[in-house]
Amino acid sequence: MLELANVNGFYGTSRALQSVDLTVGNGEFLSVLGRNGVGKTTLLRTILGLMSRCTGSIRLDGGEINVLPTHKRAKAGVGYVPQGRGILPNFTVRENLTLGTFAAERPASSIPDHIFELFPILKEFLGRRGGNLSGGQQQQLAIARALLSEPKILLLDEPTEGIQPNIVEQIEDVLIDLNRKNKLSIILVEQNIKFARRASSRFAILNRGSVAVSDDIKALSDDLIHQHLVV
Ligand SMILES: Nc1ncnc2c1ncn2[C@@H]1O[C@H](COP(=O)(O)OP(=O)(O)OP(=O)(O)O)[C@@H](O)[C@H]1O
Repeated sequence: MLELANVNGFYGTSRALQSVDLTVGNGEFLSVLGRNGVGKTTLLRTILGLMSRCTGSIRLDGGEINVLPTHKRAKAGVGYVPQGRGILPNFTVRENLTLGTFAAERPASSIPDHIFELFPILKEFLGRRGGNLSGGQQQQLAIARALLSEPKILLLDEPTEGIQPNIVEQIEDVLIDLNRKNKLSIILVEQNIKFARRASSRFAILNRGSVAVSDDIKALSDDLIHQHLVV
């Protein structure tokens, strides 16, 4: 379980995340929604310890991680798929995947087969440079790399943004399966409400760095969407 209590995140002296309380239970799928610039990416960066300063408590399975540097939060079980994917373009697919294993508490000596069962294209392209993959293939690589860190909770920042529709569906299905079959906890930052509704058990809407609404996904009404999400 991931628990945030009274969390504030700062860029220099500017507070971009304000008094956030959020809980993601084991096996839960939380979608974080909100207009541009409300602090969704900042929330994920704060959980990972990538902000210049962060106050409050962030506990993973009861242990305080807000005192840890980012690489130790990864080893504690926080996986991350950043906006823009963060693939190393000159590294091969195999090398990008191997980097993911280094973030695990007990690094695997080879890439396990279940990764290629989820994303068969990566097996085919193991020797290809990351920069030569399509956007959708890079996103699959970014998710696979994060899974190799053996996360207890996976944070994803707009994984379907700018990707061709047939691959979007594949990525959505993999994430839903990882959550429902493998019981992986997920926090998804998403503009795609249809996907958020299909995949999530809960949602949180951010507004100006604070949680405006947090509820069961069934309570995500058209009124709430108009109030907080439609530009
Ligand atoms: N590196 C930074 N330095 C200073 N301020 C920043 C930085 N990155 C983001 N901000 C500010 O923090 C606030 C929250 O930004 P954030 O990127 O978290 O929003 P977001 O909800 O993820 O937006 P989007 O949907 O556009 O990705 C914004 O006011 C933004 O201008």
